Amino acid sequence: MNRIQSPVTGNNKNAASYEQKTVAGADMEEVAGRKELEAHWVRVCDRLRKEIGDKAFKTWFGEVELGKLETGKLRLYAPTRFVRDWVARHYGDRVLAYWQAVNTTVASVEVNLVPPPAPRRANDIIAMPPVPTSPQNYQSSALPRLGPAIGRGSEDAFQGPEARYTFANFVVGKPNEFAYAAARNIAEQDRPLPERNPLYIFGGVGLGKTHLMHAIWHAIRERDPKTRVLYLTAESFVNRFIQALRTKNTGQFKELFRNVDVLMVDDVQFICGKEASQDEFFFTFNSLVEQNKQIVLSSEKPPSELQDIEERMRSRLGSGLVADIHSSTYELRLSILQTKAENARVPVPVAVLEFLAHKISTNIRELEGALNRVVAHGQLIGREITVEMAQDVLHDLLRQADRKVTVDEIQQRVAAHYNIKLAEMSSPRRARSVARPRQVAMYLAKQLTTLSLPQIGKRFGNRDHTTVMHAVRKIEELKISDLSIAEDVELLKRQLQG
Ligand SMILES: Nc1ncnc2c1ncn2[C@@H]1O[C@H](COP(=O)(O)OP(=O)(O)OP(=O)(O)O)[C@@H](O)[C@H]1O
Repeated sequence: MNRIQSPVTGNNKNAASYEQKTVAGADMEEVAGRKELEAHWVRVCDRLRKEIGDKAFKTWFGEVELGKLETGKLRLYAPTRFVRDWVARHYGDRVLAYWQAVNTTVASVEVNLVPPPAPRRANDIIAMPPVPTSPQNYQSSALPRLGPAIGRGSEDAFQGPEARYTFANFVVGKPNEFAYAAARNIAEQDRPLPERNPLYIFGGVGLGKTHLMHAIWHAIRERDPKTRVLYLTAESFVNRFIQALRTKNTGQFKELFRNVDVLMVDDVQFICGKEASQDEFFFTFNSLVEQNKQIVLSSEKPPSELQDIEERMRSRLGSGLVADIHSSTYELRLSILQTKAENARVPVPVAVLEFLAHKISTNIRELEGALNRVVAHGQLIGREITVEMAQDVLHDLLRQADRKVTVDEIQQRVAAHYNIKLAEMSSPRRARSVARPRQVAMYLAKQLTTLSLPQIGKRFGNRDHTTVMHAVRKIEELKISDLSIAEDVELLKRQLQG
């Protein structure tokens, strides 16, 4: 674990549960000591908040948790490496000084990363043979099984895929028709076609990638229940690989993954930047393709936009059929809502569905959640479902949906951050001191608004879309090579979205 001498603070109410357990089991004296420490923490936080302002405090300390004080060393826990490093670098001395002002026994402050949560396992492996206790075991488990707790105890338990994620329940419209057709084609063919292997589905958050993956799973198994289909998230792949390394079981790991008929990996972008796992994935991939086994992948980005990935891997990922799901249209959203309301057998007035389809355009998951909330209110409280009622029930969500970041806000915020004139955002000057902030602003405009590159270019002194594209690429590169740019971008993003 990486350690830093000095900084931080955070959110007292959430004081790390892993340590609270220790406190719960301790004697009264210890409990009193803990209470006192928490009170000190509150004072440190108050002072910090006053000193650096509410916004910065929330950004950097909002999720930092109080740990223990042992032999003069006070531990704090940061949620991410980035926050940990930022806090250490920018606030380290201050945090230590404030602590020492309220508690003279504190000699140093150490910030650690919150331990990662236990790997998710229960839901992400579907129809896969149990992790074998021996190679023979695996050979003998010819058929993948659905059902709870098979394999080595509950750790390897798996459940079936989401039953409702079928092709029949997938509403097809312009934004997803190609991905849908590609998915159906893969599910229906007897043998993988090299030009369609792998099938790589990509699209933004909550637009139906996982739904399509599960639908493929159902369709394949319906057609031939003997087919060994293995579905898992890339995160689970990485976790399993790390565990195999730890327990020196990589042989079993390889065998397991290379003996399936269809391998489906969700959210492959998770594998980016994880070199060893990437290598292993690459070898698994090659081995399956050589055996003419089908691979299906999903990701938030196309292969060309994945960061921190080896070129050989990138070209492998994009070597088959790449199908994207575009942002939803109003018509598709309305159609999805109508289907879901019908399936739920709840009469929802068309005006309400139209209202939701208009207002909630971010992703289908949110749209679905909104409809569920409205319907639940109608059913549980007996309120008539109307547009006013939906507005009332969903006021938090709607406020968020209305909160769109504008290019003006981005330009103002970035100019203030770099201490340059707002007019420089549109000026033709190319000096680094103004060009770089301008590029950061263009990058943020691309990230935080739905404007196209030409539209963004127009707002920055009528620049060409290729200039915006160059700016976006440049900042993406710098975010990797230059920590201070990465920090600036992260801070600005948080402030703008705050
Ligand atoms: N075209 C569609 N028809 C019906 N339901 C849909 C459609 N698209 C998405 N959904 C529903 O929206 C929800 C989110 O979809 P899903 O989990 O597949 O998104 P995702 O793209 O995998 O998101 P993430 O990037 O977060 O993994 C699911 O409940 C899914 O059933």
